[in-house]
Amino acid sequence: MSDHRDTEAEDAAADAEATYPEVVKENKRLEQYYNTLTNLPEEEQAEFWAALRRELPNSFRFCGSKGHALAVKRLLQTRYIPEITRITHDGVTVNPPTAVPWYPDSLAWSMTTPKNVIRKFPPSRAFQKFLVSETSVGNISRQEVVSMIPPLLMDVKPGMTVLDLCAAPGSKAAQLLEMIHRGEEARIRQVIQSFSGDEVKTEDAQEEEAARLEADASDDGRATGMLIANDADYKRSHMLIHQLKRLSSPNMIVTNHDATMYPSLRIPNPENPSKPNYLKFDRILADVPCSGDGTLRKNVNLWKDWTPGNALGLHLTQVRILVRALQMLKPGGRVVYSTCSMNPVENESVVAAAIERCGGPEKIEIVDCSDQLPLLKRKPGMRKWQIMDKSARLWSSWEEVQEYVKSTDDGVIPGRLVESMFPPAAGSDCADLPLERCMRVYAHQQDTGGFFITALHKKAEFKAKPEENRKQPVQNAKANGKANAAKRPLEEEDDKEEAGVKKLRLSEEPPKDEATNAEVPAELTTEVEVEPKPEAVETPANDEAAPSEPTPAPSGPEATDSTAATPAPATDNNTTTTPAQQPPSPKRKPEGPYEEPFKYLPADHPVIQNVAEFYKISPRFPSDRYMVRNALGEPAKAIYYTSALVRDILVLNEGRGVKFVHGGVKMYVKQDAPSADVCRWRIQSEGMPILHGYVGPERVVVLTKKSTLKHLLVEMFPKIAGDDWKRMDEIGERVRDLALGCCVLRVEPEAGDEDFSEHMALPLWKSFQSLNLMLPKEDRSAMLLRIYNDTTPLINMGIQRDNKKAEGAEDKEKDAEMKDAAPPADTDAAAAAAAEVQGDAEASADVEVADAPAPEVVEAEAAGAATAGEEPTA
Ligand SMILES: C[S@@+](CC[C@H](N)C(=O)[O-])C[C@H]1O[C@@H](n2cnc3c(N)ncnc32)[C@H](O)[C@@H]1O
Repeated sequence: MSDHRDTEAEDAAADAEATYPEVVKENKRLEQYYNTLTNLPEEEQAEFWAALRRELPNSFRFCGSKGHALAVKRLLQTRYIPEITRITHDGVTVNPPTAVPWYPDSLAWSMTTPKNVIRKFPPSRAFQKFLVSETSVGNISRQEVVSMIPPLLMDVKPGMTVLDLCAAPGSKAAQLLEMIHRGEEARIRQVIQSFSGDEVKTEDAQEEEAARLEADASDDGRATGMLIANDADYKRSHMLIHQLKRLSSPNMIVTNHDATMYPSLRIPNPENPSKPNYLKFDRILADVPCSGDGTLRKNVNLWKDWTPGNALGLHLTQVRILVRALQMLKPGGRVVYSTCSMNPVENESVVAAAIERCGGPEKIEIVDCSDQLPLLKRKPGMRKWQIMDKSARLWSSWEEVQEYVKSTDDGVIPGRLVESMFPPAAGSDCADLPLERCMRVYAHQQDTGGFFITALHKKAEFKAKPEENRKQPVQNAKANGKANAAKRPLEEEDDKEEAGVKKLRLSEEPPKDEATNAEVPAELTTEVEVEPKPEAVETPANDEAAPSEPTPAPSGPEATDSTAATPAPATDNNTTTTPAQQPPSPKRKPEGPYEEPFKYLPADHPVIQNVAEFYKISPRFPSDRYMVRNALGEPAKAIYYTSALVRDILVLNEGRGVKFVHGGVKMYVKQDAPSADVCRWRIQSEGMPILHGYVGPERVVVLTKKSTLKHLLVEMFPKIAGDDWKRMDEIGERVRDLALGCCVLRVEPEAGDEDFSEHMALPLWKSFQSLNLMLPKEDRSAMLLRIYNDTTPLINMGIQRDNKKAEGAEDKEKDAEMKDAAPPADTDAAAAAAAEVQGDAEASADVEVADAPAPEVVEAEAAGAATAGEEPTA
């Protein structure tokens, strides 16, 4: 799109914005609540409210492997910032983006430049283009600054197993996945050099610990850790896939479960293969659904929608999620609990209640993180707080509530209050919990949103106590004897829920946590253990609206009140801000389509052998981790690759009702070939980083010159027939002599140009007539901008010759891009057009085998992509 059109579109959007009435940023109860309740000194309160009323700065993070992220960041610093700082607007110099001081390696940035300034000046428009382009290819993640904190406190190391329980849309999960892969490229390089007899270069190893082979050595340097990213909402779990797929990780699984009942997962037991072990995690993130009042700066509707009931309705679910997280953790492991709320009822009280249920400070310790991220300004957690009920009355203790109930006639506990919302009682196990170790980040401290983060260390296994809240209805004298008179609405729902759980159990024996064989509270029973089919597992929904007052019948213990049932829009796919996300109702039927099973191929499968032979893949590359997604278990369109642990989990838990929705990196895609000698399986670009080091020299083309790469990027089908190969510069002879089919284009830049210094491996297809770098169009354009600062349109000879066909191809491309599950859209769609006009038989065949996913997958992926696409702009 041209500069002009960009600007026009943005102007139109700005005009549209201008017609909406401004939300009045005032809410008396909210202000009363936080002025009375938080530990903010009085002299900071004015600053705090002023910050909440200001627009939130835009922020973003460079992502992917560290080397790559640093390379992209360098462009911001050397190409864009110097230009932006030259701009003056109304006589004042424009502020360029600045690095977030506490984020490691300065990979996170924030900027306050107003939109109208960005639109007005070419240097900032160019920067905007760069941001959009790099975001589209996954090198930049727009993420709220405070949302980046929780993963940094998890202390994730390569080799660890990590669970993100409430992960969608996935910005934190992406950070966690990067941590699991940290140093991997350098480690693999060392291993490959060592077995090829080359001298092992040590500069990576000196650079950081994770790059040393010892950091994760057991699989020839490949990452052995794993991330499971989960979300209870089916559609949002697909947003997760969209976000995480860009990292091309074979070490990641996406699941779709209610975190309060997350199933125990089987893993192999080498000592006794017939008796499986159960997976316990090294690290778990519980970034739970919350009222989101820390996001007032972004979700301005919260100013009018905030009520104290929003938070009260979420407290029990938050406790249950945290208890389940602590159960699934290894002793010695760490759970990070976080919310984008400032309300103690969702924060300190949840932490204290969960610790209490998990055996107290003997078993669970609050980690002192005061020496972590020293440049991050924060306030300590609170040890004392009051609770505001739905009618805005403030309560200091549970005793006070009980007294009130006893002394009034109606016997009804003031709206939604339960004991665990209050600070731990004096004399209880948890009375002296060092809750000040929790972290509170307020908006005015560093011009951010508000956030709460706590790291918990599991000292030893425990048997979780049942939920006290449901067992102790407070009754006044009159109500005594009438069993349900003083029941909170929530309890009634709990009972219903419990009944539902019981129905699913095979026997009346107390439920056990399979991993520890310990009894677990009813609400933590892993229903899937008794469910024969994935479809039968009740899938949570997050959109169930609770009936409005005065009928106090929320849809479940998690339900928020009627106002919270209209959550402020979840407009940021990169933040945790999903205010009042409604947790699932167990009554709901499963959402979403049937998921194709994951079937692993035997290492001696003819297709695997054919691929290994054609690409001369080293026997050091594992051949027992290839998988397809269809019930027959035969390669049809695509072959995926996973790590060994992901394979073991997908295989051992098949048929147990675990809702796996994604796993594996697409490694090969089926392709019609011009002759029997040519392998029908081309390497997919996302599998390239994993595989290329093991491909034999017969199928590798090495490129060192910047100009040659530009030629391949700009021209989509450069001709090589006849004497045309000579136009391909340094690689001309090599490609002339190369046998037809797919190969690895290994880019090893010659020294001396910082913009062209990154090593890459890309799939290149050689046909009779032409070459084709098999990359999606947006990747080509992003590379052209990044390496050459060039925005020239791509050249497609076929399309130039036949505009009509090209238009059709463009439409197909757009469709394919939306689907995301399809192979490089550009390659196949444009190849179709080109092939038709060029008579390029094998390229046209390429289209015939276009990997159209099953319709339901397409829809779901498209939904994910579309939803994610609506989300934040810089
Ligand atoms: C605050 S958002 C998470 C943001 C995410 N961690 C990120 O950084 O992008 C909370 C998420 O929890 C999900 N959720 C709500 N109730 C849940 C439950 N009981 N179990 C699992 N996920 C739940 C919501 O669908 C929502 O996506």
